[in-house]
Amino acid sequence: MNQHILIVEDQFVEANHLRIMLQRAGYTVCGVARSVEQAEELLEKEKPYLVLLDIFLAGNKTGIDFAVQLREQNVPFIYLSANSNEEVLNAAKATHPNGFLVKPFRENDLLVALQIAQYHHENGLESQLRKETQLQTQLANITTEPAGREQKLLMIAQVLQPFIPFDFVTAAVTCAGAEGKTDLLHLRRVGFNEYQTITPEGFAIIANLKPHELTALQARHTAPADVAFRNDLYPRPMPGGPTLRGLIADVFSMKSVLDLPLPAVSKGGPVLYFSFYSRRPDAFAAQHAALGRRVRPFLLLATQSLHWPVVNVPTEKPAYAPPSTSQNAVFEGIIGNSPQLTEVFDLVSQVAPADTSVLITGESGTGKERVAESIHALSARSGKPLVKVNCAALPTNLIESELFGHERGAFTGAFERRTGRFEQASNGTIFLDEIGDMPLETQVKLLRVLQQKEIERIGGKAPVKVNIRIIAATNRNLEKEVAEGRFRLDLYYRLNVFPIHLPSLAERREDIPFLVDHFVRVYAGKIGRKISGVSDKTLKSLMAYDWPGNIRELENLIERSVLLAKGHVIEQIPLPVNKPKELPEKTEEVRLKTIFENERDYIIQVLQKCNGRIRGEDGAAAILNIPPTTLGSKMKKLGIKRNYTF
Ligand SMILES: Nc1ncnc2c1ncn2[C@@H]1O[C@H](COP(=O)(O)OP(=O)(O)OP(=O)(O)O)[C@@H](O)[C@H]1O
Repeated sequence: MNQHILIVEDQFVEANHLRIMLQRAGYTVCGVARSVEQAEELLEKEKPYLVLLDIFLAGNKTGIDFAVQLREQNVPFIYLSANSNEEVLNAAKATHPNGFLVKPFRENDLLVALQIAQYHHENGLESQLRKETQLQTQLANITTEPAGREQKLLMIAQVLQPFIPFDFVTAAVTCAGAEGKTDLLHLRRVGFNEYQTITPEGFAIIANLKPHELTALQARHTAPADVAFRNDLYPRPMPGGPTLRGLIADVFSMKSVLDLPLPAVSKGGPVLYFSFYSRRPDAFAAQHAALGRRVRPFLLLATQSLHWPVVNVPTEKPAYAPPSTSQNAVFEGIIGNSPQLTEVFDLVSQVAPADTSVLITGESGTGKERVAESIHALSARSGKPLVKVNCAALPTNLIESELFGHERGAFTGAFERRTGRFEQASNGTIFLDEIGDMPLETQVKLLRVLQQKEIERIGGKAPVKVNIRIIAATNRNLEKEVAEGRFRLDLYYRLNVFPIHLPSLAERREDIPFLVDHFVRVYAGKIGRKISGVSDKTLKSLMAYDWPGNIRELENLIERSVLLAKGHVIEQIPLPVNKPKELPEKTEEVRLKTIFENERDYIIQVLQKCNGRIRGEDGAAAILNIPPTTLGSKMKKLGIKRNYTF
């Protein structure tokens, strides 16, 4: 295996020390770069297997700038850094490093970080390649589907979703032959695998545009020149009026965008492109752009049979069979459509068909078991058993016989031969809940199952081959357990091939109203009562509560309240005393700001920055790039007073 490592570190002593440690452990150091420029040269020349990357370097560019290139080229890297401020750390995190070592670190920390990075990179790469091949096939298959334009776009969106995390997509075609005219269609993600199609006319109604404003907006719109992403979208007034992009950001609260233009089929012919938007500010990174570039030929194939009015080809009559809803059905009982939860759905649908081990983390009651069930249900093993084991509930002296089984007479009291849970799960999935509570001795045996795919019954003469997929879950911090010697490092990184973290309920409060509705319906239905929901006041208090027990706690409270309810509406749910959180004034999901409010807020913000100055070089009008008189009339229209106190 190529073990060439590139060190990017501007401190000579530290770089030298690193080189010695690496060589001692059998690695080859293929170069030491002090700046990003040197690192770029060495990357090109030496093709390192892995890069150890300091953040602050000689020269203008930082390690974070270089990381973007590494990600694009799929070269794993580990940051080496002294304690940095939060902003730097967040920027570093957004490049998805394969490890992070805080200086000073011990030799052993370095070697372990290298092993983990290597292991994950190889496994990640392999499964990524497998998934990408699958994506390419799915895109190519869409070409021959007997479906209309909208339906094909929907299919394309569905197959791309696990790879490009978007909440809104615009598909457009511009045609030079039609005087630069653009035709477009938007899809808005409203749930897992659920999309709302928005026509330009529909968009105009939502954005409160008059027909001539919509025409002007589309005429101004140009196709992006290249694949690119931006993570800082915010509505800003433009001199020539709002842009399509600005309006989408404004009306639908989108914070980042990835543009993916497809190559023109013929010179001067129509250009089709996609703009993917996300509600998250840091949704897109170099690897999404790189993936976009790689799948462009397949996307082109998939979109070739789309007919757009602008290219003067009559639209096909849709003869469309809806796509399979099996994924939707699997996620049916998992309520919520917050970005955090839809991201979990995406991860589940990505990993389910592969046979990789999955580690689900999250606080108690966040739905880890539900997610494990979904993975199994969406996998090729769905017809086979899903065996659940709660490792915390098994007595230490029985855990091995429970998991691996025993032969008759293996120990006192073993009157019968017993088939262990692993064998029961043969050809299916085993769900090891609370894996963090597994005793160290059992962990060794589990490692053997993972490595050799075989178990040994207690008292057995020979190992037994098993074909199982392992899904593990824990509410513990496994990294901490490893550091404190309670969890084996080798087992940790074998299990942590595909981690899925479930957000706590407090992190996704916007899902609370949907969950409340769902549980009221379920429990009222069970006892045959007609209860329509909870009062506004009660819902407000539920949204402000901290939910230490997450969804399980919410479910139990609703069940009890349904039983105790006097009328058709639950007026009161007694919440355990914990300090209620200040509810944000309004969450994005509950109410979207209007363009009017956004423009007003933005102007006030700029005025505050300029201490109320309108004219002059540092005045608000210059920053907003509009004449002071226009700003004056805008302020009047938006009700912003000149003597606004800043
Ligand atoms: N998104 C959801 N929508 C509806 N019900 C949910 C959702 N997530 C979890 N639940 C319900 O909440 C309860 C707790 O879920 P689950 O047992 O999967 O949590 P867990 O994280 O495995 O908990 P623990 O760590 O305590 O084992 C279950 O009744 C489950 O059906």
